[in-house]
Amino acid sequence: MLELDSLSITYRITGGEVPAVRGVSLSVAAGEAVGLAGESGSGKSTIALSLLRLLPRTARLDGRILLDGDDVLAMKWGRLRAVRWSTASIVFQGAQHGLNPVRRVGEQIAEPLLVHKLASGAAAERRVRELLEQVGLPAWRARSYPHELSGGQRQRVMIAMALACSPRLIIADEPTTALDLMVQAQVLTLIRELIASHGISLLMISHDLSVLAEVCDRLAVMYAGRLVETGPSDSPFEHPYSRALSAAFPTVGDPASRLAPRGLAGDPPDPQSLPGGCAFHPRCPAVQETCSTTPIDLRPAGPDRQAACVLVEEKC
Ligand SMILES: Nc1ncnc2c1ncn2[C@@H]1O[C@H](COP(=O)(O)OP(=O)(O)OP(=O)(O)O)[C@@H](O)[C@H]1O
Repeated sequence: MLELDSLSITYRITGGEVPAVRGVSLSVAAGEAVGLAGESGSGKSTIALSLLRLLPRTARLDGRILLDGDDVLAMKWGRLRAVRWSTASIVFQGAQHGLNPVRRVGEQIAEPLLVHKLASGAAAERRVRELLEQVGLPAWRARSYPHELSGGQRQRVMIAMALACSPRLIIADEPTTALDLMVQAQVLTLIRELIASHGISLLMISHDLSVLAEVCDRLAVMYAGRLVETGPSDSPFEHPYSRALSAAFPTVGDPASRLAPRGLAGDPPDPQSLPGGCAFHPRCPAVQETCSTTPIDLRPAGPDRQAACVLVEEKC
């Protein structure tokens, strides 16, 4: 459904460049849910925005993005407009900011239907009511303004909007970050049920691996613009960064889970002055002599798992 092939994205800024994404290859099969994790600044949102060409003009992209076999970077404007919402749609970070405060939510959910000429008038109203019910809101909420809804309800509206044109892929960028833990768990359950019942593919982005593991079949972990690990969500991580990241969050909905006694020390590197070798080596609890000099690519690290770490090489 989605294939990223050696995708690199660099932002031009005054007096320099920011290499935000460096050679990422990743795929999402039809009906599959893939989670993309990493700390703030690792390049996750840059990837999300690139998938439907929503990046600013200062971004330079290399590599390929194939959406259902179509090369997104080569698409003409008309084709791109047709693909947005109908083949793939995005649920953005922070529901509060995604909705127009002066329009009723029903009108906003109907907008993609009208733009894509899929329904209008009474048929569009019927579809809006159906979508609201699918995301667990009563149909009369179509007449509400965003400020009359809670954060969780607004995020449900965003999900209804993303579903409106029956897309085959949903890209969800931190869909639950602004919500409290209980509402977060409800919205995650809703996403999981909707994608399973509609056979939709999902690329879900979060800094919180426990959130992704709730919903996704496969997880990919980014550090400083590169993928450091990919693998099934039900088998343990091999890369020291993925392990540290997963230990940094308690499990959603499991009050018995505890944070690791030692979090991940240090800060992610500035993309403009990345450390040599493996970019994670200055923070790595298992750092080896060669890590500061030898760059390392993804390599087999178990059944259907790849990790970019010398320790994995020693294990294999
Ligand atoms: N428009 C831009 N111009 C210049 N640099 C940018 C721009 N947008 C993002 N960046 C830089 O690109 C890098 C990746 O940012 P990005 O927002 O993709 O990371 P992220 O993993 O999504 O972080 P977060 O979880 O905080 O949203 C960061 O160093 C960021 O400062």
